[in-house]
Amino acid sequence: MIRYLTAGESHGPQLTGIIEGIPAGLSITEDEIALHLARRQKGYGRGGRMAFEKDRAEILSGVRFGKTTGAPIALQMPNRAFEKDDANWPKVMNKEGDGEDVDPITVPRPGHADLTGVQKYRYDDIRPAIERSSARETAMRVACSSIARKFLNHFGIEIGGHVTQIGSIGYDDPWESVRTRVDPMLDEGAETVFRAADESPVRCLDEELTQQMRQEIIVRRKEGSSLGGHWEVLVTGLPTGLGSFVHWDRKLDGRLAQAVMGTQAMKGVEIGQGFEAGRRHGQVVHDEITYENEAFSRRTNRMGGIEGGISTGMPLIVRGVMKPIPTMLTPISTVDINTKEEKDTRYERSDVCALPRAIVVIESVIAPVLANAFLEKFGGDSIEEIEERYHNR
Ligand SMILES: Cc1cc2nc3c(=O)[nH]c(=O)nc-3n(C[C@H](O)[C@H](O)[C@H](O)COP(=O)(O)O)c2cc1C
Ligand SMILES: C=C(O[C@@H]1CC(C(=O)O)=C[C@@H](OP(=O)(O)O)[C@H]1O)C(=O)O
Repeated sequence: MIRYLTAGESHGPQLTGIIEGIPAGLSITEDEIALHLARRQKGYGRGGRMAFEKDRAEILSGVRFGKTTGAPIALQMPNRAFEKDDANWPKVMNKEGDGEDVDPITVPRPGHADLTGVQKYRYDDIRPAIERSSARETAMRVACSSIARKFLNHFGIEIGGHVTQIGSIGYDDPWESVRTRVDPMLDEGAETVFRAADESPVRCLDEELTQQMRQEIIVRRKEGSSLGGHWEVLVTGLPTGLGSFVHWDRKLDGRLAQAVMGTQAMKGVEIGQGFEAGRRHGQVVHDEITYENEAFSRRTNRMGGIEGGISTGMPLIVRGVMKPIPTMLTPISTVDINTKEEKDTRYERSDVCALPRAIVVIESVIAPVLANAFLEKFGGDSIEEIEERYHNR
């Protein structure tokens, strides 16, 4: 079973990760991991920090001569902010001392983890809540997951995602016409571009944001506000039979939802037609079954590739919603945790809209879930052993 842990604060010296359970014999390089890290740093609406961080994870263990050994893989990645910024982070994040000479943050931002963090951990300074809840941590999640993703790629499974809505600006997208079949086209290494069966492009990342979406980000930035939106992630090449209906925690859809909802700022997730299915009636929701070329298939893919908690072999469609970024230049009302006085929120450097780069995080966090479901079905300790089982299935 693949599991991973991350450690590190947003403005501490580094992020650390350990991913365990990757079979032996998978080829992986730091450059391959760096491709996804670089994608996570792009994105229209990003804040100042992404311009100077140059995320690259160093592999410290578990890989020899470019191949995994089956041992835990340890990764580390420095935070450039630690050294670079004028905020004197080594002093603010010091492991020792009593913090007397560091001003506490006492004004919580609604929507962030500031107040809940203080209430839960009895902090008298919001700083530690900011540090660990920050989506900076997703850099290490992406690094660890890139290895699980490489494992999936080895078996022809591709993951790609795109923005479908920024704020109120969305695509007019009657998706059932375009998601029955999607073909991954590998473009420059790790970047997967999908094309739907009707040849319409499945837009990938910020290059593909419409002019109206960009305009919406410009307008909200000028207002000192922020934005979230809707996204869609597609996975092709999944075999049938991943996940199970026999117990709640084995259902593939439930496991995917946990991974998505465990990601900062995500407020909802759906598989396939999702919420829309509740507004329609059964005759126009369920996917008719066909049998062609000695294989079962579906005429449509409104269930998004999962029935009974098990993959159907159709493209997996996971969709979700990211809330607007909590930190905003124009203040809203809050309360000082010490004085209990009403205050305006404080501002610190922030993304205005992080959805294009959050999609890379979603693509990543679902990879270990799918890799685990794959290993449960075709498991083995080495790529060679799994290949034998997979090809004899
Ligand atoms: C890629 C990414 C970037 C983010 N950037 C910011 C940011 O710059 N400023 C901010 O206030 N929140 C940002 N967030 C959202 C906060 O991390 C998140 O709202 C906070 O941790 C509270 O957790 P919750 O939204 O899951 O309740 C970002 C989230 C993601 C996924
Ligand atoms: C650092 C990252 O994103 C950060 C996520 C984040 C938050 O509150 O979640 C707040 C900002 O941190 P800072 O104030 O240091 O710029 C973002 O830049 C990253 O994605 O690597």
